[in-house]
Amino acid sequence: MSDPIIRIENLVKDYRDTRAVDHLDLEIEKGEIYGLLGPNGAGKTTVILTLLGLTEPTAGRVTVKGYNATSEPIRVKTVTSYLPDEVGFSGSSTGLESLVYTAMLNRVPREEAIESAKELLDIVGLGAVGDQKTKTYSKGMIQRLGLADVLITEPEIIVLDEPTIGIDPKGINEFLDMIRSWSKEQGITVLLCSHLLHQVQKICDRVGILVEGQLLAEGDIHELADELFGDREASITAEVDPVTDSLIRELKQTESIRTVERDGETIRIRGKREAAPLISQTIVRNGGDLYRLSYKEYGLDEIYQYYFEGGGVKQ
Ligand SMILES: Nc1ncnc2c1ncn2[C@@H]1O[C@H](COP(=O)(O)OP(=O)(O)OP(=O)(O)O)[C@@H](O)[C@H]1O
Repeated sequence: MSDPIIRIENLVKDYRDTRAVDHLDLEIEKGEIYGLLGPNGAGKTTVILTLLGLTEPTAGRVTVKGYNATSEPIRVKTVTSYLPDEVGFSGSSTGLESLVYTAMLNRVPREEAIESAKELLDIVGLGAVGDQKTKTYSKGMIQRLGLADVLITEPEIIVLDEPTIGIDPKGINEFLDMIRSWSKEQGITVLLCSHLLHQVQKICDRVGILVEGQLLAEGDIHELADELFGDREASITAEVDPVTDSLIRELKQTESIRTVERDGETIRIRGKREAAPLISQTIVRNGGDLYRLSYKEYGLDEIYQYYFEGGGVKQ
C-alpha cells in the first residue's frame, strides 16, 4: 500500500484543562473518502484545524502529503481545500464573481478562471444563477457554491466540516452524490467530519468514530458492525404458508436456534447467524412455501446507539 496522504500520529490537543484530542492515530489513503463521525464536542473541528496548520498540537504530528502541518502549513494549503460548516461569501458579489476571485487568488489567469467557474457552477447545479448576487442564495445554494469554491483550486484533498448543515433532505442527497462522484472521478481524497451518521454512511469508504478525542472504532460499516455485534444473535423473520406444528417443532429443535415464535403465517426466530440457511431448508422440507425471509443485520443505527446514545466507550 502507498504512503497515506494524511497521517495523524499520536495527536494530543489540550485547551487549558480540556483535552480535545487524546492520542489520536489516523491514516487516510489517497482517493479515499473518510468520515470522521462523532457527537458535538468530540474533537472533530480540532483535528481539522490541526491538519490545516491553524492550531498547534500539544503533542504528536500531522502530515499531509508528507508536509508537516505545523511547520509547513503553506505547503499543506497548496494541496488542501477546506469547506467550513459556515461558508461565507460577500453578499454583493455574484456566485460567478466569487469563484473567479478565489481562482485568481490562486494565480489562475482571469479568462481561465471564468471558464472553470462557469463549468463548476454547472456541476454544482448553480449554472442558472451564477450571475445573481450570493445574498439571494438559500443556505443549500451557498453550500453548493462553497463546494465549487473548494474545487476551483483543484485540491488533492478536501476537508469538509459538517457540510450539509442547513440543506434540505433532497438537497443533501444531491450534495453528497456530487462530492462522491467528484472524488471518485478525480481521485480526490475527502475528509468529511459530521455527527450525522446516515450521511457519513452514504458516501464514505471508511468511518472513524471519535468520542472525547479518541478513535473508538474504525473501518467500513460492515467491519464496524461485525466488530461490535458479530457475536450477537441474529433476528430472522420468515413468512411461510402453511405454518405447521411439525415445522415449528423442528425449528425449535435446531441447535443454532434459541427461540421460535409463531404469529399467523409469520415465524420470528432468534438464533445464531448461520441459522438462516437451515431455516429455509427446514421450511421447504416440511412442505411450506417460503414467501419472505428477512435477516436483521446490525448497521449504523445500532453502532450509533452503541456509541453515542448511552452505550459509551467500548472497552
Ligand atoms: N478554542 C477553544 N478553547 C477552549 N476549548 C475548546 C476550544 N475549541 C474547542 N474546545 C473544546 O474542545 C472540545 C472539542 O471541540 P471540537 O470543536 O473540536 O469538537 P467537535 O467534534 O468539532 O464538535 P462540534 O461539532 O460541536 O464543533 C470541546 O470540549 C470544546 O469545548
